[in-house]
This record gives sequence, C-alpha cells and structure tokens, in this order.
Amino acid sequence: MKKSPLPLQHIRGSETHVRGKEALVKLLRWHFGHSEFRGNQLEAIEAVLSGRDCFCLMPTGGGKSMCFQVPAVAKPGIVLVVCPLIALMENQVMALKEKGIAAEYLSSTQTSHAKNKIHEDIDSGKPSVRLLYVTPELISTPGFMLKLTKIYARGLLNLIAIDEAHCISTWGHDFRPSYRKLSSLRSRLPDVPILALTATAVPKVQQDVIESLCLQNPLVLKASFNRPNIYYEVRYKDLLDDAYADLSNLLKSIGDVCAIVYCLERTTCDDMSAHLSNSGISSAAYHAGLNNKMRTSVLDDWISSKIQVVVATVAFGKDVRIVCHYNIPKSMEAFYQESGRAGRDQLPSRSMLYYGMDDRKKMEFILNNAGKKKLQSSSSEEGLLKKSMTDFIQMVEYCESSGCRRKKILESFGEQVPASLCRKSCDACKHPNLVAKYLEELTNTCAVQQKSRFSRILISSSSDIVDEKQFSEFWNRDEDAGGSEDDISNSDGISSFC
Ligand SMILES: Nc1ncnc2c1ncn2[C@@H]1O[C@H](COP(=O)(O)OP(=O)(O)OP(=O)(O)O)[C@@H](O)[C@H]1O
Repeated sequence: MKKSPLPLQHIRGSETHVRGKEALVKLLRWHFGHSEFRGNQLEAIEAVLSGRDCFCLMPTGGGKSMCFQVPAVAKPGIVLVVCPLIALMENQVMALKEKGIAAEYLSSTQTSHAKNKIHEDIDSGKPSVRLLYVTPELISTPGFMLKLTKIYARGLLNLIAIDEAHCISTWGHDFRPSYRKLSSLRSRLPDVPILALTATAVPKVQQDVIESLCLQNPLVLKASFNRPNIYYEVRYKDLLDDAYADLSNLLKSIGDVCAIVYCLERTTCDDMSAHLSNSGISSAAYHAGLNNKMRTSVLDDWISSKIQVVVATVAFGKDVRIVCHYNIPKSMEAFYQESGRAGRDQLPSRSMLYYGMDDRKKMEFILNNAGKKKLQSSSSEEGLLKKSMTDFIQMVEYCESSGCRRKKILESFGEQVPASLCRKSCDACKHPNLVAKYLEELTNTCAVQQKSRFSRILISSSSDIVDEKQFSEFWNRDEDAGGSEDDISNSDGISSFC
C-alpha cells in the first residue's frame, strides 16, 4: 500500500517547537507506526529540517534511521543516505518500500535496468524517490558527484545523512578511506544540512568526524551507550570440552529465534555453519568470500526466517535475540557494534562471547605483525598501531575481568557509571562467584598450557611456533581498503558501486 506523504505546513525554518513536534509525531505514527519519538530523535529531526548540521550519537538500535527517514517524508525532494554496507542498504530500502515510502539504493548488486530506472527518476527534475541510499565509494566518483550537484542546483537535495559516520575517522574502529572523500560534500553542496550518525564514536573520533565533514555549528546530540536489554556473558573456551558443541547447545536451548554468530575468519564461518547445520540448526555462512547471488540468497532466507542462524564476519541488520562471538573481536567498539545487533527492538536479548587463549594469541600476533609491516612503510602509523593494541587489551580485560561487563563497555566509551546500573544483567553481576571461579581455573589452565608449550619449544628445533601462512586472511583483511572486512560492497572498479 502506497501512503501519500502527509502535508506539513509548519516545518519550515526553525519555527515553533510545539507545532513542529505535533506535526512530526503525526508523520512518525502515519508512516512508521511508532507512537512517540525516542531519545534525541526529535531534536535531530528538527535540527536538520531547519537546515542545521547535526552530529548524532545514539546507541546501537537507538533508532538513528528515523532521524533521516522522518525528514525524508516531511518535505518533497531527496534525502541522500550514505551507508557502508550494501546488505544494510538493501534491508532498509526493502523495509521502507513495504511502508509505501519511495526509497532506492544504487549498488553494484543491481541490474543495469534497475539502476537506469533510478537514474532516470533522479534526472527527471521531479524525482519520486525520497530516500536514495548510496555507498561512499559512489559519492567519490565524478559522474555521481556531478549528478548530485545538478539535483542540488534544482533545490531538490534536502539532506545528506551519513550513517556509521565513525568510518571517516582513522581513529575509528572501522576506518574506510572512501569515507574520507565525503569531506568534499560540504564544499560541493554548501547549503545542504549534513547529519552524521554513529553508535560507536569515542570523543576523539567524534571531533574527527565533525571536522572531517566540515560540519558548521552542528547540533551535537549524545545519548548513553547503555543497552539495558542486553544480557552480557563470556564463556571460556579453554574450560569447555567442546566450544562448538556448547554453542550449538546454547542456540538449541533458546528455541527457534534469530541469531548471529560472528567469527573472525571466513573458513571458521563455513566450518561453524556446517557444524550447526549438522546439529540440526538451520544456518548459513555470510561473508565477503561469497558471490553476490549467494549473499542475497542467504540474506533473503534469513529475513524470511527460513534460516535461524547466520554465521558471519560482517554486520547486517535485522532484529536478533542473541549475538555470539566465537572469536574475540579486535576492539570494544567492534564488539559493541556487533553485539548491539541483538535486541534492536528493545526486547530482552543476549550477547555471548566465547573467549579462548588461542584466539587471543592469534589476534596479538596479527596486530603485532600488522604493526611491524606498517612501521616499515610509514612511521606515522605508530599511533594507530598503539591504538589497535590498546583497543585489543581493553577487549581482553572485558573477558578476563570479574567486574561488571556492562560497566567495562560503558567505561571504554568514556561513560562513568555505577555497577548497580547493570541490575544483574551480566554474568559477572549475576553469578560473581562462578565467574571468579572460572577465571581462577583459566589462570591455572593457562599456566599448565604455558609450561607444556615451553617444553615443546625446547624439544622443537623451530624457534617460531606461529605459522604466518595460516593467518593470511587476516593479512589480506588488514590491507583491505577499509582495514575491515565489513566492506563487502564489491569493489570491482571505481564506478562499481553505481
Ligand atoms: N520512536 C520509536 N519508537 C519505537 N521504535 C522505534 C522508534 N524509532 C526506531 N524504532 C525501532 O528501533 C529499531 C532500531 O532502529 P534503527 O535501525 O534506526 O536503529 P539504529 O540506531 O540505526 O541501530 P544500529 O546502530 O544498530 O544500526 C527498529 O526496529 C525501529 O523500528
């Protein structure tokens, strides 16, 4: 059913708050079915509709999309949404279309016919599309920038929303060089308000985002990172007989609910998915090694609940009840972002991290060697290397500490909170004695492992116990344009994103 846009007479410039609010709430109810705005949504929407830049930091699942989707239905013209992942774009566009809102995305996964139709519409002078999702790579192509300047010259570009804006910062956990090029948007399209959205920016990154995008006197909105509906837990692989079996039992025990399992390597994803399927859990792997067709088919099957579990190296959207990390993530930011896929509908959800000493060593090895390589090429990378190490140490502390997990997460984002905030919604607060016991056992197990490893080294003639080749995928990932495998948007050429 196609809904007609609600006429809004009162939202022009920064007019009266109450009239604006009433009209906007009507839009929210009409188009999206939500009864009230959440957190800072309204402030962000009013700011951008009045033409002001805005930096909006909201927790994962906080409802950032509404901050640009409501403005898109509030007035005719186009809202351009820059999004780093094709899967997320597809997801959002599909959901908007179901609501009768004219949304499209441009990506390499579409047929030429589909792309041509969108281009015809936006070139027409009277575009029907309200939300146009694109990748940062497409923005940096001269052809698309020219197109944008034409839309802008016709007064049809209302807002530029930059999702996952932390990707612009080299200090962010998911730096994408293509995001850097977004800095030209301000000079090319000077009067269009820019809305930068993120869930994971530490203060240094926030400043970097604001400066890199040349935001002018932006309204800065920040909400707490706390996700009260997520229960955090760590399980210690070294204390389990079989971590694979433990994970499949866990997934079976929670019934037929949607889950994501994150792994660091594609091969682990494939193995894990096969293991889960053999245990009777419908699952599929989803990673950059799959072709477009396979990825789309996995995504479709998952969204339509044909499969219960996706085992992935990359994040993508859907409300899930549980997110498991089968390998330790590289930083608290990455962990927060990924575990935050759970409970985006605010219902009780779980984050389960399987921590293993081998995974820890592997990651330390990767970071050390990546650092050594970089240091050889440029001494300016030293700061970044130190940051990667510090980030990882924070993640290890999260796993190896007997203190409140929630407090650890929030402190890593600079939020000081009492442990009472958790209300026993992490294993360390709910079962402190058990967690302390596990950590003691872990220390003892590691001491034994260390000893036997030491004797193995003495016996072995080889001085190096780590085989570089087995980690080749990590090297490749590190040398990826984005330094992150989250970029699976098919970089098959400069204009491949259109
Ligand atoms: N005002 C609201 N009232 C109720 N539900 C809302 C409201 N705004 C958004 N939501 C719902 O919250 C969920 C998360 O919204 P959204 O996808 O925009 O979050 P997000 O901040 O982009 O999260 P993430 O960073 O994890 O991608 C969605 O299911 C959305 O429909």
